[in-house]
Amino acid sequence: MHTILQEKRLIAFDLDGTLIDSVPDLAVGVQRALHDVGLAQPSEAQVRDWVGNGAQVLVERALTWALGERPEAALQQNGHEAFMRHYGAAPNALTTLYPGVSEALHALREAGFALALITNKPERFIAPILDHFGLLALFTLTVGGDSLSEKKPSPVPLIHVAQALDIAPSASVMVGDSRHDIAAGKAAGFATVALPYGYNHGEPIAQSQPDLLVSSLRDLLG
Ligand SMILES: O=C(O)COP(=O)(O)O
Ligand SMILES: [Mg+2]
Repeated sequence: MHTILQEKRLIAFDLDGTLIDSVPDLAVGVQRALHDVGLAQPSEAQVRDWVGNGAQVLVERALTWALGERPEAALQQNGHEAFMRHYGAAPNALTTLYPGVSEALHALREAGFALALITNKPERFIAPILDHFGLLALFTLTVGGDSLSEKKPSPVPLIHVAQALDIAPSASVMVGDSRHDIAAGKAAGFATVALPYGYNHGEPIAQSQPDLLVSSLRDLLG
């Protein structure tokens, strides 16, 4: 095992951009939602830079791009409902696991770590996606962006998970692809591990100064 895991008991993983490359399906959901409300549709590359703060903010960023100004509440609500319907209908059509993810999760679970999933994605999508990839049973606890009063970069979901599993933050690690994961991890008192291949609003994740930057989850196995 990598030395950062010494004395650790809990490893919390981000989902989008860390375990799964979900932007192709998220982009289709956003494009169909904007089509439904009669607006121009963004490219997949644009959607990639908007992912990270949950579904409401994703839809708001897309509507703001298409309108040239922030959407009114009714349009935001219609756009969000359309996105949830379209994305929910096919969350696994184009989504893939990143290399080494399944191998690393199984090995870490086997080694006795408690594994948790802490995503800003709405809760209802978590189980269908993890189940599709055969990973659901590996996680002791999963938390979505709408599960609690606050989402990442707030430390609230991380502290919630550590408390629920009765594991100290100092014995916990947050693994993610975006500045929101690293900020939440630092604020919660977790060690932080970053992956460079995901979605970080077009910025290098090294700027967030994680404790460790690895190129694949396999690197955690040492
Ligand atoms: O849904 C998002 O905006 C990002 O989800 P994540 O927290 O799993 O990266
Ligand atoms: Mg992410």
